[in-house]
Amino acid sequence: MTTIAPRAAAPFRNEPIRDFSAPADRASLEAAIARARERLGRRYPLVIYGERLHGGRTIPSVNPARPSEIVGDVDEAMPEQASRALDAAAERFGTWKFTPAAERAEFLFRAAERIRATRDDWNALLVLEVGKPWIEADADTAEAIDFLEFYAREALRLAEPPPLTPIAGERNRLVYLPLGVGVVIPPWNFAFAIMAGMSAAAIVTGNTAILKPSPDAAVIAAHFVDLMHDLGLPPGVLNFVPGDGPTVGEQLVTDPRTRFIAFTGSKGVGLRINELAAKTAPGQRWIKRVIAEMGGKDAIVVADDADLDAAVAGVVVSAYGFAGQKCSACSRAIVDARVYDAFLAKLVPAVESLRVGDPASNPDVGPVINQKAVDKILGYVEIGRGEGRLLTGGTRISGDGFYIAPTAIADVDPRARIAQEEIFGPVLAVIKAADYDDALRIANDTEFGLTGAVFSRSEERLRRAEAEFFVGNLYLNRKCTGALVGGQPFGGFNMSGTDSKAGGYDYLLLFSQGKSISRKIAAHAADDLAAGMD
Ligand SMILES: NC(=O)c1ccc[n+]([C@@H]2O[C@H](COP(=O)([O-])OP(=O)(O)OC[C@H]3O[C@@H](n4cnc5c(N)ncnc54)[C@H](O)[C@@H]3O)[C@@H](O)[C@H]2O)c1
Ligand SMILES: N[C@@H](CCC=O)C(=O)O
Repeated sequence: MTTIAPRAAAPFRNEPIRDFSAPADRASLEAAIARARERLGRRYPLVIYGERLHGGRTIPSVNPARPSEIVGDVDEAMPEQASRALDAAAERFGTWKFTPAAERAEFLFRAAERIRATRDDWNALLVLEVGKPWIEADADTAEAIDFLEFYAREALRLAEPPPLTPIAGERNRLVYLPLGVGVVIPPWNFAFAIMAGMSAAAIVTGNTAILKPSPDAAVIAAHFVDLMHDLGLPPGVLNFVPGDGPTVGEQLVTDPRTRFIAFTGSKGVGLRINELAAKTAPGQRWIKRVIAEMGGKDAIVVADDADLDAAVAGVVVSAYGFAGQKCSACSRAIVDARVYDAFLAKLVPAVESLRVGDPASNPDVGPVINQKAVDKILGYVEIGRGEGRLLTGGTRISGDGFYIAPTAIADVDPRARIAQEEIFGPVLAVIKAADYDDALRIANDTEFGLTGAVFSRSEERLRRAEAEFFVGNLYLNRKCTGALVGGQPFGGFNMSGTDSKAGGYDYLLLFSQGKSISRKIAAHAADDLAAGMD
């Protein structure tokens, strides 16, 4: 195993996000996109115990802006390979669990450094593989760096036993141990940050992991796994096992060697994984732990005393940023009846001014991820036409890519399907509320509880939102997307998941188990201890 000298870490700071107004920043990303295009179509094998292996077939990952462009062909694991990956991870766990936390953290620090130095290349990959406009791509890369830097420091903190209540005649310590072999199942939408963040949290705490990427974002995951191995990560610590969810994913989830599952994705899949993981397989020696971050039906409440320009700007960026494909996206604007018409009058031109196009040329809104998403979103638009008044959008934009016009539907009943079900596309339901009480009631009337925002000039109303708006991430007088690691730990209530607070100070505990160690001490040592000489 590579020996790595640990470092003393400076306090955590968020990585700044670029705005690409500087010509030099624009030129360097354009050059990186051109470089990435030259490497399209490569094959990406599985990685098991550091060994690159071909699977049973390959799954193409395509550019959603130009579906004929294959970003990469990713090998799919065969069942025996997924099983071999579990063996590999279990074998490596035997030594990795004893590797000092400082050494494990060092891999994350070094990965962050390398990503920072090659940031344009990662951004370019996000533009091409998942269709992110530039600022969204850069925010995704910045968040990946933040997760690595933050969890590295958190692992160092967790390695220091916390203070305990003194007990006479005994010396007590609480130490945190890893759990074992984890399966990491990320979504495609934060293709870099969430994939790297969950993987990093799993391994820095001393677990070994199997990363099963989303088929829509597997190339960027393959590059991350390669980077970790280039840095000398021991074989078997992070294994790369791509494949479909219902086959490879379920095999990994149900296997008795799996100790925990770190999942981020839709409500339906999260519940399925939770159910499968709860069933004890023959030979299984533990209760599997499930960390599940799921969907949202996030609302922005616009009170009658709101700054309407700020509210419209907040709603538009939250609803249509990355084509609404964020779990945090605003999919309901709940507007007080007294300002409803004025709000709509400002909303419609703002939505219609959004430039939709190929992310390679940096529009405001890019494509949705695939044909299945197009069909699902347009299906909801059809339902919405019957449930409200189409204000703008509602169509597929002709052309090669998976483009849908930013869509707003007004006069939607709070219980309508488009006001209750996650659409995960550029579709906003606008709901009229009788007053502020009614608006908060409507906002909470969903099975989800992820993000929410309130625009109001009233201190009392903002305080009421703090107390009554039941979401994991609440924002006041700002957009409801873009949580920052460290400052805004992220995760939701109810059907939005287990509120695991990614990027927060409790997160690594989810990947660990506490062990209390008590030693009886001799009388003279106890006296020294009481005198503070331990
Ligand atoms: N709460 C959060 O922090 C958060 C963050 C990002 C995305 N999301 C949610 O993720 C969803 C979008 O991502 P998606 O389309 O990739 O979600 P998804 O649920 O379709 O897939 C997520 C992952 O699960 C895998 N999978 C699918 N079926 C599986 C099965 N039966 N067993 C095991 N694994 C399986 C997929 O291959 C993928 O890797 C949205 O619902 C969004 O709200 C939530
Ligand atoms: N953490 C991101 C959302 C992740 C889900 O897609 C945000 O805060 O906007």
